[in-house]
Amino acid sequence: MCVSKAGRLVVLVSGSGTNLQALLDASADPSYGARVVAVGADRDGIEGLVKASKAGIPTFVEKLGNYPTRADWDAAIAAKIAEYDPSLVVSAGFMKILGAPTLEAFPVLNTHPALLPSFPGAHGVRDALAHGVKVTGCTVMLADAGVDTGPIVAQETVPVLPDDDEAVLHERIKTVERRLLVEIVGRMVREGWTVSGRIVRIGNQTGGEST
Ligand SMILES: Nc1nc2c(c(=O)[nH]1)N[C@@H](CN(C=O)c1ccc(C(=O)N[C@@H](CCC(=O)O)C(=O)O)cc1)CN2
Ligand SMILES: NCC(=O)N[C@@H]1O[C@H](COP(=O)([O-])[O-])[C@@H](O)[C@H]1O
Repeated sequence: MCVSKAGRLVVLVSGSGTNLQALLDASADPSYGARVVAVGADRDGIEGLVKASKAGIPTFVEKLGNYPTRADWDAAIAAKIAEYDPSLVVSAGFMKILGAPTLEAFPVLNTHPALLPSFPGAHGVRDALAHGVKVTGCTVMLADAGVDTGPIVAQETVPVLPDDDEAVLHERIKTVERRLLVEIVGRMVREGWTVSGRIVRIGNQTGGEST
């Protein structure tokens, strides 16, 4: 199946890869308009890489510790992503902050398990639970140089229940998150998007365009 550059996704993972699997499942339908052309990680031995391999998707691992500086890793992962010529990079549980070489070369869509700007960072679910919120959720946003500070594309709320622990709450969030990410990625690839300041609009465009 020939997919235009517009439909080429590189997905970055660091864990179980259930968001990745949702994208793989969705892209099996040609009408989705996108396919995963590669899966990258910052560590070995994770289920996300197993999921990719089982689907016959090329994988790569770029470990920070293999490089003398963070800047060297930033350059290396950007170069590896570029080998697959994506139109969109999707960070789905990827636990490293991407540097300028990647951000300047590709649009990067990130999914976060909290309602940004609340509870950014590597532990959004834990931090929201500890704060005692009654409603949390998930956020799909375009990554910028900050930590979860980029323009928000979509959000959806998830209730916090009295006996929730981090794992239970995170699984409830992930159920919503997987559906939202699949919807947003498909719409952005098929319809394009614009970014004006902090406002992202999907549709009426032929590709990712900033104004
Ligand atoms: N340039 C950006 N890169 C990434 C973003 C982003 O907003 N801008 N989001 C992250 C995903 N993420 C939250 O959604 C997130 C992941 C990891 C961290 C973090 O503190 N990472 C540490 C290392 C942690 C570890 O190795 O376990 C680090 O990068 O030094 C914060 C937020 C994806 N990339
Ligand atoms: N701050 C980054 C972060 O917490 N990301 C979160 O990691 C999980 C990965 O699940 P998955 O590997 O099963 O898709 C997802 O819930 C994602 O939002």
